[in-house]
Amino acid sequence: MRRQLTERRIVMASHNEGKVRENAALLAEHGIEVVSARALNLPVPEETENSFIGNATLKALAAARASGMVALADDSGFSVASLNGDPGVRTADWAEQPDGRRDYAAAMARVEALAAPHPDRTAWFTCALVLAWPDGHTEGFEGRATGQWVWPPRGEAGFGYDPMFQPDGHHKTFAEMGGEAKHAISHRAAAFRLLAEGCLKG
Ligand SMILES: O=P(O)(O)OP(=O)(O)OP(=O)(O)OC[C@H]1O[C@@H](n2cnc3c(O)ncnc32)[C@H](O)[C@@H]1O
Ligand SMILES: [Mg+2]
Repeated sequence: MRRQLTERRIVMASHNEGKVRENAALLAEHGIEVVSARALNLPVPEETENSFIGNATLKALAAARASGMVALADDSGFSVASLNGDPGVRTADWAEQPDGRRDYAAAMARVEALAAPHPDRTAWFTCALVLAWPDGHTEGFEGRATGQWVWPPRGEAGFGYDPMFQPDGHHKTFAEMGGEAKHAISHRAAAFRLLAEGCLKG
């Protein structure tokens, strides 16, 4: 039995504005409001696990313990089949510059340079969502969106690696589709659907 989420206000344990925006929209459909980790000045935990669920669990527990509220964390990433799933759990690290800022144009170019020699263009996004309660209980869910990596990057909407990902059955990249359309088929929406089935039934 999954623990049910009865709170109507939870912490979003993420410092990525794109992820906070997308998860807040999904939660709003269920009447749940979010407070961001940034608004509460919560620290950014080090992501030491090598799975999406592991890192999402660590981030959700840190936020729940620090805030005393239920927290939702999102650990996600972009994977390329010909690179054995890289960058995967290290997707954010590939964008990190020596000065600590993130450069997604450079990160996407690095993926393209490594993957270009391989004919297989299969790629996917993964999203792990973990709810954590202040008493240490957690519930985790994982979703995927599969497609192809494309080059050059296309589109302005979304965030991160969206301009180089074209989901199966579509001619637009996530960054060309924009919020609503990405929402209908994204890895985050897939994970959220499982979360809603598991923990938002009550
Ligand atoms: O850990 P938090 O604070 O939540 O924020 P983060 O940006 O560091 O998030 P992750 O550690 O989960 O790293 C996820 C990486 O994958 C990218 N990413 C995740 N979901 C994405 C999506 O829907 N579209 C494009 N890129 C995405 C994102 O930009 C990051 O570079
Ligand atoms: Mg992170």
